[in-house]
Amino acid sequence: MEGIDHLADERNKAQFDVGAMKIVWAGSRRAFEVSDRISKLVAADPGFHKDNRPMLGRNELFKNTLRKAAYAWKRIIELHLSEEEAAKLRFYVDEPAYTDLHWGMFVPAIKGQGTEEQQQKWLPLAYKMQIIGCYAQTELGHGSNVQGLETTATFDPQTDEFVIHSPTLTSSKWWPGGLGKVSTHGVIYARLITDGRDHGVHGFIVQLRSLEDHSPLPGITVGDIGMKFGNGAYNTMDNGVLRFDHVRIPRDQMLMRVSQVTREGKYMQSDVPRQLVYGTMVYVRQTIVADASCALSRAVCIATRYSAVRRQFGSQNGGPESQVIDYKTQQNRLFPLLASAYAFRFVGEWLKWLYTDVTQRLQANDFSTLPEAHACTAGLKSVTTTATADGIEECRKLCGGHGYLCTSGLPELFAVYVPACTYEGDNIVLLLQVARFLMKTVSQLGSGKKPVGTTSYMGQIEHLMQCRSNVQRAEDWLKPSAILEAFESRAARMSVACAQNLTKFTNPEEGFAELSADLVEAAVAHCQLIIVSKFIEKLLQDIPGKGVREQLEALCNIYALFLLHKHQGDFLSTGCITAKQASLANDQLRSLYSQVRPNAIALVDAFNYTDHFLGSILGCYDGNVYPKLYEAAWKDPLNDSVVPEGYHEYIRPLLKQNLRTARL
Ligand SMILES: Cc1cc2nc3c(=O)[nH]c(=O)nc-3n(C[C@H](O)[C@H](O)[C@H](O)COP(=O)(O)OP(=O)(O)OC[C@H]3O[C@@H](n4cnc5c(N)ncnc54)[C@H](O)[C@@H]3O)c2cc1C
Repeated sequence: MEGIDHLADERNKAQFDVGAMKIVWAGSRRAFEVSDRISKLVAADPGFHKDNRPMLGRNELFKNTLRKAAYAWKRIIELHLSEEEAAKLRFYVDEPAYTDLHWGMFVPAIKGQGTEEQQQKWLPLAYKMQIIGCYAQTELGHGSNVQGLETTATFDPQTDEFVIHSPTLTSSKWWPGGLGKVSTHGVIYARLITDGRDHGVHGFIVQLRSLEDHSPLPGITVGDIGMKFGNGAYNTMDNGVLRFDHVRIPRDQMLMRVSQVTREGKYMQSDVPRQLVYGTMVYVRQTIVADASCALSRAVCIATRYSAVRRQFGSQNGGPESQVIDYKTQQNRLFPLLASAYAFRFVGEWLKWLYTDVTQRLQANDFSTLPEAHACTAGLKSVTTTATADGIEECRKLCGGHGYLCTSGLPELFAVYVPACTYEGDNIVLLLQVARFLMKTVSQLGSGKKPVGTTSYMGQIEHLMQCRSNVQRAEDWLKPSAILEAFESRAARMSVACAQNLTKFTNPEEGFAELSADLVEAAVAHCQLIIVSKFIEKLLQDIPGKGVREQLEALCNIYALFLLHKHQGDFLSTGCITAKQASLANDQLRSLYSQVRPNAIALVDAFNYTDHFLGSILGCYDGNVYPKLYEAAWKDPLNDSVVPEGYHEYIRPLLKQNLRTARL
C-alpha cells in the first residue's frame, strides 16, 4: 500500500536522535544541509532518473551517460552551484563518467604539478569545461611499476618541442577513464629524454582530439578498451587505449613545477621539492577513503532495511515469522559492516584534516610529516577499499536470493566499486609501501628519531613489546585504553617481528620479497589501529544529540572487537592477549549487537540517502519491498511478450520433434 511506512515500528524503537546523527555523519550542519538539498534536487529531477542501466546496450548506455553529464553541467551553471555543491550533484547523479576523471584527476594533476603560469593557462579552460581532460599513466604492459612505463617524450631543441611516442605495443596507454571517447586533452605520463638521456617519468599536457570536430589529432590513435565487469556498472565509463606516433607538443606543455627543460634542452630540478607531488596523492586517496564509507554505507543501508523486512522461520501460534535481522548470525555479519561504514567515515574526515595539514606544512617548507602521511593514506586506501568491496558482496549475501537481482542495487554497486581495490594503486602494492615505511620506522627507533603522526605509538616500543592486557571481565573491553593497548601492541609486535626476521637475510631486498606476505599483514595491523584510534578520537569530541554518543560508542566497540575476533590469531600469537580475554571480547561483542539491534534502522536512516540514490527496491525507505519487486519484474524486456522471441525457431521445433531413437 502506498504511503505506509513498513519500517515505522523499527524507527520507533530508536533510542537516539536520528536528526543529530545525520549531522555527525555529514560532518557538520552545513555539510548536512548542502548534501540534503542537493540529493533531493537530483532525486526530484526526471533528467537524472536512473534508467535501467543493466538492460542497456553499450552505445545506448554511454550516450545516456553523456546526456546526464551534460545535463548535470547545465544545472550546475543554471543554479550557480559552488564547487562543493557541484561535486555533490555529480556524486548524487551516481553514474561513473568522464567528469570523474576530469575533476578528480586531470584538474588536481595540473594544480599539483603545473607551474603558476601553466595553471593560469589550463585551469580556467578546464573549470569551464572548454577542454575535457583525463589522466593517462597506465600502459598495457605496466601499471603498478610506474618506472617501467615506456611512452617517450623526447625533446627536440630545433623546434622547442617534445615528441611523444609509443615505441611498442605494450607502451599503449590502457585504462585511463574518459580517454576512450570523450577527452580532448590528457595529462600523459612519459619518459623524458633530452640529449639522449632518460630522466624518468614526467607528466605532459597533450591535446588528443580536435576542439572543432572531436576527431583524433594527427599521430594519435585512440579508442575504448571494451566492456568491463558487470552490466551497466562501470561500462558508463570510456576507459581508453591511446597510441602516439611522434606527436609534437610545445615545450611549455611539460608539467614543470618540480623539474624543467630549458629552451636549450637542459634538464633542471626546481627548488620545489619532488615530494610536493605526494600532496596530490594524499588528496586523491583521501577522496577514495571517503568514497569507501559512502559505498559501504549504501550497501549496509540496503541490507539492514531488507533484513528488518524479510522474515524466515520462527512463527509461533500462527504469528509472523522472525525478522532475519534478529538472527545472531545475521547480526554478526551485518553490524560489523555498519560499524565499519561509520569508522571509515570518521577516518575519512580525519584524512581531510591531514591533507590540509600537509598542504600547510608544504607551504612552510616543512616536509617532516610527508613520508608518514603518504604511507598512512596509501594504507588506509588499501584497507578501506578492500573491506568495502568484500562488505558489499557480504551485503548481497545477507539479502539472500533477492540480493542477486539487479533491482536490489547490490550487483551494480559491487561491479562499480571493486576496481577501487586496483586503481590509484593496487592494494597489495600499497601495503608493501606501508610495510617499507614501518620497517624504516622500526630501524630508527633506537636512534633518537621520534616516530611521528600515526606511528607515534612506536615511541613506547619497550612497553608495547612486553605489556599484557589487564582485561578481566567482558565489560573491560569497553574501555578505549584496553582496546588501544591491544591494537598498538599487536601492530608494534608484528612490525618488530618482521624487522627481526629481515635481519636474517644478507640481502635486505631478498628478505623483503621473501617476507612480503608477513609484511603485508603487519601493514594491515597498523592501518586497522589507525582506524580504531581515529574512531576513539572522534568520541572525545563534543557530540550533541540525545543518545548519539552512546550509539557511536557501541559502533566503535563493535568495529574494534570484531577485528580483534577476526584477527584473533595475530593477537594471540603475539601474546598481546590471552585466549580467555579473546573469548571475553567475543561475549562483549554479542551484547553490543543486542544494544545496536533496536537502533539499526535509525542508524542507516542517518546516512540520509534518498531512494533515488540507493537505487534499490530492497533498501527503499518505506520497506514496501514485495509489491515493488513484483511490479519491477514485469518491466523486464523479456516480459514484453508472453511468448518469447525465438519460440518458433528454437522451442517449438524441440517440443515437436519426433525422434524415433531418442532414449534417456
Ligand atoms: C576501473 C579502472 C579505472 C582505471 N583508471 C585509470 C586512469 O584513469 N588512469 C590511469 O592511468 N590508470 C587507470 N587505471 C589503471 C590502474 O591504475 C592500474 O590497473 C593499477 O595501478 C594496477 O596496476 P596493474 O594493472 O599494472 O596491476 P599489476 O601491478 O599488474 O597487478 C597484478 C597483480 O600483481 C601484484 N603485484 C604487482 N606488483 C607487485 C609487487 N611489487 N609485489 C607483490 N605483488 C605485486 C598485484 O598485487 C596484483 O595482484 C584504472 C584501472 C581500472 C581497473
